[in-house]
Amino acid sequence: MQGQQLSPVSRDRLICQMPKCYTAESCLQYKTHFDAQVKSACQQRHAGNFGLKMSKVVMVGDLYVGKTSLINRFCKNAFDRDYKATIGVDFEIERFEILGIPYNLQIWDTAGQEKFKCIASAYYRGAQVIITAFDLSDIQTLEHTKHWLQDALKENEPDTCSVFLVGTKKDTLSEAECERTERDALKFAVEMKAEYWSVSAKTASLAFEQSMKKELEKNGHSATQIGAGNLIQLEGNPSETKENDVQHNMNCC
Ligand SMILES: Nc1nc2c(ncn2[C@@H]2O[C@H](COP(=O)(O)OP(=O)(O)OP(=O)(O)O)[C@@H](O)[C@H]2O)c(=O)[nH]1
Ligand SMILES: [Mg+2]
Repeated sequence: MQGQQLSPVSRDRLICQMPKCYTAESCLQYKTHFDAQVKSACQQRHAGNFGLKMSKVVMVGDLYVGKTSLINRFCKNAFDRDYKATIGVDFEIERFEILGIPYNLQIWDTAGQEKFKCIASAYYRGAQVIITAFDLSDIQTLEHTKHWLQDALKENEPDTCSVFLVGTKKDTLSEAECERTERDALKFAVEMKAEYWSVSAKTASLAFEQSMKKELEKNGHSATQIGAGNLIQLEGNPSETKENDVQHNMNCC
């Protein structure tokens, strides 16, 4: 349908290979390529018309750890140093293209404040990806991630969610401090069966982006089996907010 034509996805939302993981110690998969069957299924569907596919990502974690900031960096390439608590939930949709197949990622940003937990938890259901975020400079927030994960998993069928553990605000720590916390976090990640990433929304959001791409791929992978494609697209506005980092390099780590 002509009227439904969308702008092409931006280059960084085109995925043809499995993105790398942050560390081999806590990685959900080690493949570097999509398997041949998946590729061929996607190629065959290239020409065909099929419904829009979408996967759901839910971001959970304590208040103030930087969930909204990561999403804003990822979706809008923007960072705001002022704290505006999320009230209940919020969401963004990002368009991708994985192996030539369009794919939307629905990213749910939930409130960390206790008083909003009831509202937010109503949105956990149907998540293909759960991202549990903690502040690398506040060890308590790491300890709380297990509870957040439990709550989110409770609302979903067993073994249907890919889990990520993401340490935030990496820019606020020295390298030595960061390494120390990462060692603890990796233990948590293994117990949680999560893939681990350390990132900063302020200075380098790219690790997060890589992590999201990875989820996409995972989703794309299962989606191809049921007849989907996947990709996220940033509507390409490298926008600024209070703080507009020039750092567009993606190697935050
Ligand atoms: N230095 C630094 N500050 C950050 C980073 N990420 C977030 N912040 C700051 O941390 C504060 C909280 O960030 P939010 O993203 O609003 O936190 P949240 O987890 O969404 O909080 P709730 O919505 O209440 O659950 C804000 O003042 C952000 O500017 C980061 O990577 N580095
Ligand atoms: Mg928030």
